[in-house]
Amino acid sequence: MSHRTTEAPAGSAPDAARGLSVEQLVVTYPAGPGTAGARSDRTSTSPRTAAPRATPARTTTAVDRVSLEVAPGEVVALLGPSGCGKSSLLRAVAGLEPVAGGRVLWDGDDVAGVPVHQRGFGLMFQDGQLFAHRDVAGNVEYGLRMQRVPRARRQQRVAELLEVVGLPGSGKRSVATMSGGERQRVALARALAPQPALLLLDEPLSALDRALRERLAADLRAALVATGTTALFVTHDHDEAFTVADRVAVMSQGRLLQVDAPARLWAEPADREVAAFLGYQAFVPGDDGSWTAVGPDGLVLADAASARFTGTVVSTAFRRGGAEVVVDADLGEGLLRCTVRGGADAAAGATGLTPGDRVGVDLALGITARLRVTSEAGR
Ligand SMILES: Nc1ncnc2c1ncn2[C@@H]1O[C@H](COP(=O)(O)OP(=O)(O)OP(=O)(O)O)[C@@H](O)[C@H]1O
Repeated sequence: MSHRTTEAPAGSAPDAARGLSVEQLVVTYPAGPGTAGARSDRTSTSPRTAAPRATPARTTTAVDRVSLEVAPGEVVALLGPSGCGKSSLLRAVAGLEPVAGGRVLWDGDDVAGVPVHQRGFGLMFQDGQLFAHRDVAGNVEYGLRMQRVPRARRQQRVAELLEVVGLPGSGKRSVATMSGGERQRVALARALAPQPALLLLDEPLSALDRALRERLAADLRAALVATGTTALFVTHDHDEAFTVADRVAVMSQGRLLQVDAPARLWAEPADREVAAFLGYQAFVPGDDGSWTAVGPDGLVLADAASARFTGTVVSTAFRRGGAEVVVDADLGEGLLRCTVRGGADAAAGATGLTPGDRVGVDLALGITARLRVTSEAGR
């Protein structure tokens, strides 16, 4: 796991503290109806509670001692299942949620006392929250108007940003007539216009359909890189995180499990929880106590007589340009339902298999990962 250290060692480059540093951050909520499934603890005080409470209160710990750095110009994705605390962490960085413990630093300075609008951070949400009565240019230049940027400069900046987000020349369009994807492009241009020190994006693409999301994720990455924007991006979609971010921080139940570049995260998930969340479908135990994590395309049909494993066919389908066979097989930890790609010559529907058939299953090299953790703790 390549967590960056949050404290600059003595004598290190002056740049070491630049960008965002989140240190041991804790965010809690009073537990109440609707927090089922969250981690609840009985505590009588929190570090920022001035007066001790007379009776112990139940609290939900949404973010649990998370440390994370985002370097200038870097895009980091916070990735995790619903309710793991991603938005709470983002909102605490923005100043929209009180911090119950730990610190948020920008360029080395604690931002605790700095109000939301003075942090210099930009925000973009799932619903771009555009001004319906303004045209595209009116929306994009909004932050610049607030900063009293002269008109000519505003117009120039709006034109530049509409180019960056793939809507050149559309300044006069009414946002009311735009598609969801176009609206999010406008929202992105608006968020980028004032050149925020840090852009915080909370599931900005999740309201869009899958194909559009994939296209926009690539465009979002391009826009952030083109503008050199430092960004923290929340998503529950690993493909989206991998497309948009330089590094991906995987969260579960308020904790940070692993922070790594996408390729490294995929090749070396720190443990089974991370691997399972990334989409690895099975874990094959090795002789030395480690596991091989099997990716979504990590199993292939093979000759039952010579294959490493055997299984029973449950169903077959034609998906993603080839035959896909659902098989019940024991890969070393008991019977497991897994998806197996047809072999090289198993064209669509040509596997000739029917439910109940016995088949051989082998690992497909290159789409498996060796889990580094070799103890029970890695499970
Ligand atoms: N205002 C609130 N009051 C009480 N509990 C809250 C509040 N906001 C969030 N929580 C709880 O804190 C935990 C983390 O929520 P959070 O919204 O940060 O997760 P998330 O990973 O962003 O989820 P999602 O992807 O569904 O938005 C959840 O258990 C949630 O129920």
